Amino acid sequence: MVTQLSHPFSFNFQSTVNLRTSWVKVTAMANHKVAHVLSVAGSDSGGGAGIQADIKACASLGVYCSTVITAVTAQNTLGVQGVHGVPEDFVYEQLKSVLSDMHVDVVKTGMLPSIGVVKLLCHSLKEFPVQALVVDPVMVSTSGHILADPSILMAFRYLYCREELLPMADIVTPNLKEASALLGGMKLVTVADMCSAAKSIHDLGPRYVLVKGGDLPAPLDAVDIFFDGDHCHELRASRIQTHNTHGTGCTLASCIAAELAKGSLMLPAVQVAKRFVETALDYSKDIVIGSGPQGPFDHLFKLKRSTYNSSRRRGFNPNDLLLYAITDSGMNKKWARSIIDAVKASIEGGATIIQLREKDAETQEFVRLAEACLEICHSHGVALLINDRVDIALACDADGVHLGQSDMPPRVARTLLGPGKIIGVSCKTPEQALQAWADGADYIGCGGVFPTSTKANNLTVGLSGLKTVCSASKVPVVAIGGIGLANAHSVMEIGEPNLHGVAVVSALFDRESVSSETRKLHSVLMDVLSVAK
Ligand SMILES: Nc1ncnc2c1ncn2[C@@H]1O[C@H](COP(=O)(O)OP(=O)(O)OP(=O)(O)O)[C@@H](O)[C@H]1O
Ligand SMILES: Cc1ncc(CO)c(N)n1
Ligand SMILES: [Mg+2]
Repeated sequence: MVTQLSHPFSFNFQSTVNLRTSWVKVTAMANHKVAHVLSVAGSDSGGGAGIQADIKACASLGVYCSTVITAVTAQNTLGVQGVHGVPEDFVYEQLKSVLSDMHVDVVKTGMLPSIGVVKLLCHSLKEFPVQALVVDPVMVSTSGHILADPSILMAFRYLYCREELLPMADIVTPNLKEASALLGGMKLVTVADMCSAAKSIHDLGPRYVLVKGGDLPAPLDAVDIFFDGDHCHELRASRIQTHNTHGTGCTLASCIAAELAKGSLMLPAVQVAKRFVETALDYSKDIVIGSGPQGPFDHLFKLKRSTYNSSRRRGFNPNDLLLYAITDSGMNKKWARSIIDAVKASIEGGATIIQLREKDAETQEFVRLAEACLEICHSHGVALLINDRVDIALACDADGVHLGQSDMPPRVARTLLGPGKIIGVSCKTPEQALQAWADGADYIGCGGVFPTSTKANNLTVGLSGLKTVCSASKVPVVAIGGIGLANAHSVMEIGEPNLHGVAVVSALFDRESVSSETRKLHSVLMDVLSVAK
């Protein structure tokens, strides 16, 4: 209860403090910090959303998850049959137990069933500040069930959420109905409406806003709008055709929290989270749990990766070409980092697809490297392509290959790899682009656009050559060659809808900090995309 706020901690709590003293010694010796998210949310008896989703999502991303349970719901794939709020003073008891003892990096909130709980949470966060607060303003589930006391819908708008919780939040993640409720019933139908809603919600105080478009009409992509205070970014994922979408919102918010706890910046955290949801939905699109209209999905698909093979791989998404990172062992050696660390850092910075380009590696070493990189890429839902070597791609079950004009013909590679793998081909002319399409390529790389040190004596095509190839190509194009922070916008602004991104080597890997260079380039690309809209 609220009155307990001014009381000293309870007896139980005192004994925890004593226990803690001896633990400090133990942990000081071990000194191994664990990224930690505290989920303050409701329990879903069906196991697909709420606390259960949060634990699975965090665990999947390698982050520890503690829990404060605010309500117990009786729900299944048919809907919500009942909600039983945990007494407020016991919610507070749980908050104190966790926050006073454990080092929590990020708090993620889901179902907050009463104003009293919101107040206690805000009070606890002031007493025990954390690095970031992710607020999923759970009010109405995708299935349309109300998950908050009707009074809290008002409160969210006018009282604590507005005046306290939202201003404390680093990000708030409403779905369409919740965004509408936060704004007093504003109608949200189009992506443009989502953008203006995100801006209005930003005025309520959170640092970032993500309006989720899971409920947009079915033929549309799953588009979310991310507002950073200046720009609206459109985050797109292909819409997976499935009924198993129960708990997508809880999962998304938990993944954002988990990535923030690992030290990520906000936009890359949201992108990793979105990709995780998309990959999990794709993996689980045909599973059957329960008889109702909306089933849960499998968060732990990574544990079963061997069965998540090419036939179940999600289709090639041209948006993945946005920030295409190509490794170079020479450069990474120069900066004293392993290829694996380089790949990790580029994904952390926002790389959307990775190509392993190892011109000098022995085959055995290349297979090992590819397997290790694949593990990292897949744990972030990022595809990994192998340059030139179809045999390596087959050996490690990579997502595909990138072929030059003098490598294995794409048609042969397609026969060997099957329909589920990605094939990219380097092209300089419209004729080569059309041939690549006819041979079964998924995308082409066009360049060198500008001169580059990674390919001496490479004929450059310039922006005009790029334009010509883009307009002739029947498959998506990624530009390559001498592209970096200074010129990426001029490449992306050539006005060709078929151009989906830039492929870079030196701009990321011949730099001291791969993650921060990737982040900077990513933000340039996002800016271009938001202006282009
Ligand atoms: N069929 C789908 N395919 C791909 N992505 C999807 C699909 N459905 C939802 N998403 C994505 O899942 C994330 C969660 O969005 P959604 O709008 O479903 O949240 P929500 O309504 O809060 O979910 P919940 O049912 O957990 O409350 C968003 O990034 C959204 O774009
Ligand atoms: C407990 C709980 N929290 C959140 C949601 C939103 O999906 C749900 N259905 N159940
Ligand atoms: Mg939700």
